[in-house]
Amino acid sequence: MESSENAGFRSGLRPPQVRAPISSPTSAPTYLQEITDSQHNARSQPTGIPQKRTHKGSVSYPDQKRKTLAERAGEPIKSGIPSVGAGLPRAATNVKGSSIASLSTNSSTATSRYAQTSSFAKSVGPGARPPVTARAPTSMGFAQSTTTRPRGLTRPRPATAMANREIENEHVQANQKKGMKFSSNFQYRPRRQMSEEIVSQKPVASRGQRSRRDISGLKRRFRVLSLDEQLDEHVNGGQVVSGKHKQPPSRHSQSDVETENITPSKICQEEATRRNQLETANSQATSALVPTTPQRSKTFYGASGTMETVFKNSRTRPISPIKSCSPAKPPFLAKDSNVTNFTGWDVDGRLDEFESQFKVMKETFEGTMSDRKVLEEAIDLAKHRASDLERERERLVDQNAQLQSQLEIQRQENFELRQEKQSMVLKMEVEQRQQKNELEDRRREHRAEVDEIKRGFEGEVDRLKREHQAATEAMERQYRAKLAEEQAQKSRELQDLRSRLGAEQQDLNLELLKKEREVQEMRSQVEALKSDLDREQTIKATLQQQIAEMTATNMTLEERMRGLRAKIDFLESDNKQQSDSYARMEERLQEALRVAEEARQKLIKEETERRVLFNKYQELKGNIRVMCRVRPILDPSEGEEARIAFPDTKTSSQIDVTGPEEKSSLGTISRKVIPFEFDRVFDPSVHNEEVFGEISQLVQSALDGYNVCIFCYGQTGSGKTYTMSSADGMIPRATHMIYDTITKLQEKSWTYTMEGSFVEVYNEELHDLLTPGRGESDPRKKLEIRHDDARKQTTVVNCKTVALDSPDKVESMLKQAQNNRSVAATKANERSSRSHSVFILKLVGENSATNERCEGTLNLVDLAGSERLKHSQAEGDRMRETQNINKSLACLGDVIEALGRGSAHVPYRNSKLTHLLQYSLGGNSKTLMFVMVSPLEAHLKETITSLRFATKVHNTHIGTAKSTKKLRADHA
Ligand SMILES: Nc1ncnc2c1ncn2[C@@H]1O[C@H](COP(=O)(O)OP(=O)(O)OP(=O)(O)O)[C@@H](O)[C@H]1O
Repeated sequence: MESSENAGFRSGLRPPQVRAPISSPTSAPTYLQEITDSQHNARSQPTGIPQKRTHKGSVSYPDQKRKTLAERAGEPIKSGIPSVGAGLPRAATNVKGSSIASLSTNSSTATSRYAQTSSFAKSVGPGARPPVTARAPTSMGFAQSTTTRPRGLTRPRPATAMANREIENEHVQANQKKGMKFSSNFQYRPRRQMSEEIVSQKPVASRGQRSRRDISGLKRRFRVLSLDEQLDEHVNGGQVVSGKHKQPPSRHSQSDVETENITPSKICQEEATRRNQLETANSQATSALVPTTPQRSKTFYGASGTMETVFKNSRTRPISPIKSCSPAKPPFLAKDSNVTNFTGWDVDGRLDEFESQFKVMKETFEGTMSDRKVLEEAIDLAKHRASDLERERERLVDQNAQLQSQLEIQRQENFELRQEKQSMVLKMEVEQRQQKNELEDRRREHRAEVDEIKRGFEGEVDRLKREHQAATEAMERQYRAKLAEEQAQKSRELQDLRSRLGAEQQDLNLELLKKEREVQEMRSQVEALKSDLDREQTIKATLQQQIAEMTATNMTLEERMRGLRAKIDFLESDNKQQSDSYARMEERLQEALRVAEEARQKLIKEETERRVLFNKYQELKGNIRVMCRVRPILDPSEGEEARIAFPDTKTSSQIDVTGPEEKSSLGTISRKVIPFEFDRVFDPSVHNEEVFGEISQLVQSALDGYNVCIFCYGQTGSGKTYTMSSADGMIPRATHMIYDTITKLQEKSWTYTMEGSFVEVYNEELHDLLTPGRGESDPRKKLEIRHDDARKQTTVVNCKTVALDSPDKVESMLKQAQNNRSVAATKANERSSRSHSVFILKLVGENSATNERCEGTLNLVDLAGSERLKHSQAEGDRMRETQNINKSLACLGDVIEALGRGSAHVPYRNSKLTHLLQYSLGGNSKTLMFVMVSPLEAHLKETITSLRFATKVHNTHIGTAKSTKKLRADHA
């Protein structure tokens, strides 16, 4: 059918309607839309896929597996690099309008291509050329493309062939820079592009103008296009491209992959594209044939000769379009065509048309020739490139061979090394086995040696054991014998000891019995003495009564004597009667005087016996006695009262002090009651008078020739000074008592002299309180202690002694001493005495009737405060005072303890106080200690300390005191 339609054209040119019928204005929107869609489809490929060639002259390859150099080296050059023969058809294909992208697109893009083709076919039919990506900028197409395509995705088609070539060169160079390899660098400008260039140089006719020309120029256009088709043959090197043989011969020379990708639809598409381009050019050319353009007709006639030749040639071979690609054929102008508005045959117009066509053809031919030259140059370049690549391949083959040989050598070496390694491993295994065997042998040997040594040692151990056992047994026997011997000896000794101990025990028992008897005797003696004392006291009372009676009798006698004298006077007047009466009265008087003398003598004797008995009683009671006195609370502001009780109201010898709070292990707080027992306890209500009543016997002992020491011990402010030196204290009372006693004793022929001195021990130095500062101003007047061992008396050299012959003198002396006494303020007691004051009263009595003489000393000592150093918070001089006070008190305790132990050495000299009181403490002395107690809770600890010290003194037994009463030497 198609062949018959084309048979009328000798040139083989396809009728214009086959290419691309001029679209009617009504179909334009659809057409433009299809172009846009197809372009979108073509551009919808992934960006990763390299863009196929878009410019003519550059070659692209289908996507295929990239091959190594080695692989390529083994391939024929034509498979990777297009040969000259292969490149040309390919170029020809491109010339015909089919882009390499459409030809070489792999199967992955087949769908889009199919869609592109099919969509296009819907609008223009199969064989119609799809719109070119960079189409000439017609007003319509440009406007459409700018609205549907993104800018920059395509570059505008160059206006000239030269420009096109430059762009291609740039493109190739850019690809080479990116490492992309192109099989050829030849630059080829296809004829189609040139025709487009021509078209682009001409003013584009509007769609309306073309529609007017369609009918009048259909035949002429057909012929022009036939000529154009013939030109393709020149360009393609003589290869005929016709509708019947649409498959280009170059396809057979392409690689298998490319061949497979080229489908009839693609060919149709390419052909349609080519035709579309040519149709545009021809339409432009045809427009010149319109009779209204006389200028073009003139030009056409000028070239008619040449044109004719070409025209003839163009008719030699008719070209028929591919049947499947043919669009709907428009009706040809025939004699029976019923065409309205058809203009008649215009020869001039035709000549002009031919002329212009000829010009175009000429230009096209020239362009084609130049393209051919370029292609030939490209072929040459490709050949050179191929030869270069061949050489490169050969070099690579050689290199490959070298590498192969090196690889072989390496393999060989590797194999040898492996062999060597295996041999080494085998060798090592053998050595290891040998070493293991050797080690086993050594172990066996070592075990055998160890066993042998063990056996040897065991034998040796057995031997040593036996020897040791034998030696042990021998030693055991020896020691047993010795032990038996020693046991026998010890038993004998034990027996002796037992017998001796039995004897000693017997002796001791006897002695104990004897002592018990003695104690019994002593007790009975005490009882007897007590009874004697009672008896004596009774006798004394009786005697006193007798004396009173005798005094009364004496009075009576005196009365009678006065009566008798009166009688004598009366008798003198009556001589004889009076003389007799006087003589009787004188006898009675003498008798009365005799009885009175006898009574007096008896009284004196009884008094002497009483003293002896009293002193014996005192000695039995002990020479050191302790009495406790608790002072009252002076003011409620002094503080809380301590819990002090006096449970024994009968004997008044006990005091119970509730101690401070103690926390037990269970956390309970309790307070212990600490009981103390002394010779006498004075509660706060007791006055000095009652206290003195207890000590008056000791004062009497001093009068009897004993050394008596009464001292007050206790903390500061506990009442020592009050007890000892206050106005009604012990010192004044003692002196008053002594005076009274001395006066009374005068009746008994006793005359006493009394001397007093008052000294102070301050910081271990003696000071005379009656002459203060004398020793300090004159060292020669310093007080010194002298002891008279024979008299058992102590004298303080350079100390003022005051003869106390009247009670007033004692009082003045005490005042003076009190003023001179060192009193220093401390935080504990502002009036605290920081020294020990000692009032020394020497009593010397002589009995003119009995020629007896006694010398006694009464020491009344007011000790310094015994508060603790920490509590007093003393500093500097006060601290030194306190240290010396504590030292002297400690020495006093040591002396008493030594006396209690009966120690041969009593440390009197350790302090000035004890040194001064040497003969008043122990030995031939009687000692009374007052422990003074503060009633305040705040002073509780000091109270307990003082009471414990006093208890210690109380438990001390000092030997029997002896009176110094002796007969005077002149009467002895
Ligand atoms: N039994 C008492 N009855 C009334 N007042 C007392 C009694 N005992 C002490 N005082 C008063 O307590 C105060 C302190 O007594 P005192 O000065 O005798 O204490 P002290 O122990 O001698 O002190 P220091 O060691 O400082 O000499 C004095 O004011 C005294 O009058």
